[in-house]
Amino acid sequence: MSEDEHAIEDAKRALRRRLRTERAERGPTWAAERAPALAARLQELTGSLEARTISAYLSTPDEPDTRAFLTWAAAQGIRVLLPVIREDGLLDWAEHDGTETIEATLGMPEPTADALAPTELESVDLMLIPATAVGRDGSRLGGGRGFFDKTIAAMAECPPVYAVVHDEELFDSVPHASYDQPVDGVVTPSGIHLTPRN
Ligand SMILES: Nc1nc2c(c(=O)[nH]1)N(C=O)[C@@H](CNc1ccc(C(=O)N[C@@H](CCC(=O)O)C(=O)O)cc1)CN2
Ligand SMILES: Nc1ncnc2c1ncn2[C@@H]1O[C@H](COP(=O)(O)OP(=O)(O)OP(=O)(O)O)[C@@H](O)[C@H]1O
Repeated sequence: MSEDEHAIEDAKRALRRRLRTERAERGPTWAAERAPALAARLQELTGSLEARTISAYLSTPDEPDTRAFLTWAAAQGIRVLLPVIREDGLLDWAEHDGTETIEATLGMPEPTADALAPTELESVDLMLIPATAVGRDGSRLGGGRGFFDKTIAAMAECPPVYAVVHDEELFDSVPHASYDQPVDGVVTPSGIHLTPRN
């Protein structure tokens, strides 16, 4: 890693730490209060893209809430794929069937359904991904393990990718390196924000 890359990684770590603390301090009630507005935005986006198969994730209590949206998607017959952490640091994908368990090493909620063939992810019409912070320029700061950067970089064909964050986590730009994958848009409770990639 070059000196510049080290500086970027340091800046990312500092911002990630600050925003994680802020999420923990706001707590789950704060996130739950914003859940209906966020679900409405996610429904609007899914509808506008006429997406029938999507990928999303099961939110933790202090992340922007995806549960209300997932309930709506199931009722609409929209197929949802959810990430399952693999031992090798990559992600598998399993169908959202209402089941969930807490993953042992990183404590993330995950479905219990069997993993699908990795190529199934390429069939989605929209990817909704978690983030710690996002820039209006499309830059994204994730959880710090590169799960989504690696997943997106490995896809032969990539559908529109939207990061989901709290309004307080949307900036002009966030520290990013050459291997960070930019997003097409950002969904917050207040709206759908398109980035210059569109
Ligand atoms: N709800 C949800 N599910 C998800 C994600 C997510 O962000 N949210 N992920 C999105 O990627 C994956 C799990 N990602 C994770 C990324 C980092 C850590 C973690 O424990 N990080 C270290 C700090 C790492 C660092 O800053 O260098 C830590 O908190 O101690 C846990 C899970 C897959 N599932
Ligand atoms: N496209 C990639 N291919 C291989 N390794 C990668 C890729 N992107 C990131 N990594 C590795 O993953 C590590 C974490 O990356 P980074 O800090 O960008 O994660 P993040 O964007 O916060 O996390 P995530 O993508 O899981 O939400 C980096 O040290 C990097 O070496």
